[in-house]
Amino acid sequence: MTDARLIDGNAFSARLRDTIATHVQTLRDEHHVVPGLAVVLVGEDPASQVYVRTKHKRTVETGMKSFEHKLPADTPEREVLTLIEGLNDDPEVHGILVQLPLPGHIDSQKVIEAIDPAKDVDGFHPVNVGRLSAGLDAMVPCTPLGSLMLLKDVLGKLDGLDAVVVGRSNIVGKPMAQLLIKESCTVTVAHSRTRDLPDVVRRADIVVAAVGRPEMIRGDWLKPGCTVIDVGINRIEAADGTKKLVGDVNFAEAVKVAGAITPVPGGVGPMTIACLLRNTLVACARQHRLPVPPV
Ligand SMILES: NC(=O)C1=CN([C@@H]2O[C@H](COP(=O)(O)OP(=O)(O)OC[C@H]3O[C@@H](n4cnc5c(N)ncnc54)[C@H](OP(=O)(O)O)[C@@H]3O)[C@@H](O)[C@H]2O)C=CC1
Ligand SMILES: Nc1nc(=O)c2c([nH]1)NC[C@@H]1CN(c3ccc(C(=O)N[C@@H](CCC(=O)O)C(=O)O)cc3)C=[N+]21
Ligand SMILES: [Mg+2]
Repeated sequence: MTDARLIDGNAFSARLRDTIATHVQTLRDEHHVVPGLAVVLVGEDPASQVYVRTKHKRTVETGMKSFEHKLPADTPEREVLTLIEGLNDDPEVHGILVQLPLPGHIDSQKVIEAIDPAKDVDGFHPVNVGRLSAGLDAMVPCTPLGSLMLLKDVLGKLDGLDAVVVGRSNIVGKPMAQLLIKESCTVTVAHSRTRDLPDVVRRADIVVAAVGRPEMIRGDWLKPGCTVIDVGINRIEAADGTKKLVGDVNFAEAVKVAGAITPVPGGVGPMTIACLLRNTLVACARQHRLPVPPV
């Protein structure tokens, strides 16, 4: 059998960012409005710093304003909440992202709930979570949204397909399941207590892996020809001692069985950032009561 088709998240996200940049230009030229994204980073987690740097670069490239707030790891919770209140009231800021995880002394849920739902470009606020699950217009979490865009690009209509989401986090697994239900897939959500996970995954036409365990999903767990979206980002040490990035799927095995698969890196990761910019553009248009661009 021929190897799986590679789903190129770098190329897809580059085209999406181009489209977004065009709409940003129009907002600026015709309405004198520039979308602004504020990113709050508490502490110095090296992985988070990489993401925040990439987000800043992409935001500026797209023609938006980027506001970075880097706070020391021991910043009191109340100071983070005060910062968010200021960003909620700032007319130049249309989107707010608080990088997770937060240091242990800060209650993440409290921080998420302090964000104005209209500016919640991560889609983590309970108002947006509820709206998504009720099938209403909502800010949709970036990683599931980007994953869905890739799936639709590869498969076209998804209705009737069997989808298995491995992972039930609020950030990826649960909102991914909501989006797939909306697309009329038959959705199974698996997690650490699932019995016979390989058998569950074998039923799937669509596998979304969001586990955080390097290369856990093996080639012989996959139905031949299925589509695999690997959300996992795991930094591991290779046999020769160098560090490398791998997903939650054993790519070398899976590529022999699947019909299409996202690589890591270059799959879902860049889509997450492009969708963050997309959500910021949409939030900006809504806040200014302008037509929402079709992205
Ligand atoms: N590409 C991107 O843009 C992004 C990538 N990620 C990556 O995606 C992965 C998942 O992230 P996130 O959802 O935040 O992770 P969490 O740790 O919050 O959730 C992991 C989920 O996987 C489940 N799980 C853990 N071990 C197993 C197992 N052995 N078998 C079956 N299920 C298991 C857990 O089950 P239980 O609930 O029972 O504990 C949990 O539901 C990580 O690698 C992360 O780095 C995350 C966000 C964005
Ligand atoms: N409030 C919040 N929102 C998030 O969306 C959020 C977060 N917190 N905390 C951390 C996770 C993780 N995440 C990634 C974003 C981009 C890449 C990405 O661009 N990855 C590149 C490679 C990056 C590299 O080389 O390290 C790729 O896969 O090709 C990865 C992971 C967003 N997250
Ligand atoms: Mg915490």
